[in-house]
Amino acid sequence: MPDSPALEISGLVKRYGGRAVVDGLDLVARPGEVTAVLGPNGAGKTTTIECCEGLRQADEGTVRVLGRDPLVDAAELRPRVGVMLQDGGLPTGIRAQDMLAHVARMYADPRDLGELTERLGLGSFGRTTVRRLSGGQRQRLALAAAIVGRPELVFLDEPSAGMDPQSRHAVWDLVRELRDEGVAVVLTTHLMDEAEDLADHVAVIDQGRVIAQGSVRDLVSDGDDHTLRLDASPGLDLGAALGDGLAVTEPSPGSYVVVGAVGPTTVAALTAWLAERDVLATRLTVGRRTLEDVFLDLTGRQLR
Ligand SMILES: Nc1ncnc2c1ncn2[C@@H]1O[C@H](COP(=O)(O)OP(=O)(O)OP(=O)(O)O)[C@@H](O)[C@H]1O
Repeated sequence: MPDSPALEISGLVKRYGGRAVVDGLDLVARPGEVTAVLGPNGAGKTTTIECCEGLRQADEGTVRVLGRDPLVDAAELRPRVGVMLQDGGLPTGIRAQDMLAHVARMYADPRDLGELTERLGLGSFGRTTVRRLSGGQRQRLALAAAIVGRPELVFLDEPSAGMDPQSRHAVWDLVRELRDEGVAVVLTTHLMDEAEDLADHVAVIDQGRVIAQGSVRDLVSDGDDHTLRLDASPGLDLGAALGDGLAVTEPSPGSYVVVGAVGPTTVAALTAWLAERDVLATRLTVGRRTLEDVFLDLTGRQLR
């Protein structure tokens, strides 16, 4: 069935030493879609993905990868699922180009190596051993290895972490292309712009559970509310300048965020209030909430 999910997780629980780091997690990823899994450090993203890859055994719940059990049907799934691990997971004593050629030989219909090398700029370090590659080069090689076998489902754990902007854009283009070819792409990321740009479906995970999910549009739209950002001198009591229905915070000294029913009168009242006090606003913008705003609202601002 074309519409059946590529990945279906229900009620997943994984415990370490009696502590549930994944705690009743449900998630579905579909073919031809990019599903982004977001969450603070330690939220349980990698553990969840590792259960899907058959690298860890769930304590409770079910995981179905292309309709199969990733532990029981590991051999059948191997050629159909691509995996890019956070630490690369690559053998280190072999030259980059030889490693990729070796991986390609394991598949019936591998991608064209020349094209993949060109797309991900692997040529400049093809003769370097994996151990000597930079972090970003290693990431690109790991991505190439994950997709060279034309997988139906691919897991990318922080695919563009540590990459320069050029590489990041090359990776993003490739991810979009995979999606357009009908591949189900599941990626974890801490980059909100990456999720905003690429994801068809976003799941926010905290403390081992999905606490919000939907399209980026679903998650960021909160009626007609806008966010106003203002930079001026620190410590202003902006609440006094604004009416009810608006919440003001000062996340860093002199940078204010106003959320709620921000409208033309809000901007007028605020600038008049500042002018009366001879305070210059060095920046004032009004826009929709970003995915980062939503993420911080959902998961709080404390460090994990
Ligand atoms: N093998 C293990 N033994 C004990 N605890 C573990 C093990 N693996 C992971 N954990 C713990 O499980 C929790 C979830 O870790 P996980 O790597 O899944 O988080 P994450 O969401 O991927 O985080 P990050 O964004 O930092 O990559 C963390 O508190 C981690 O310390």
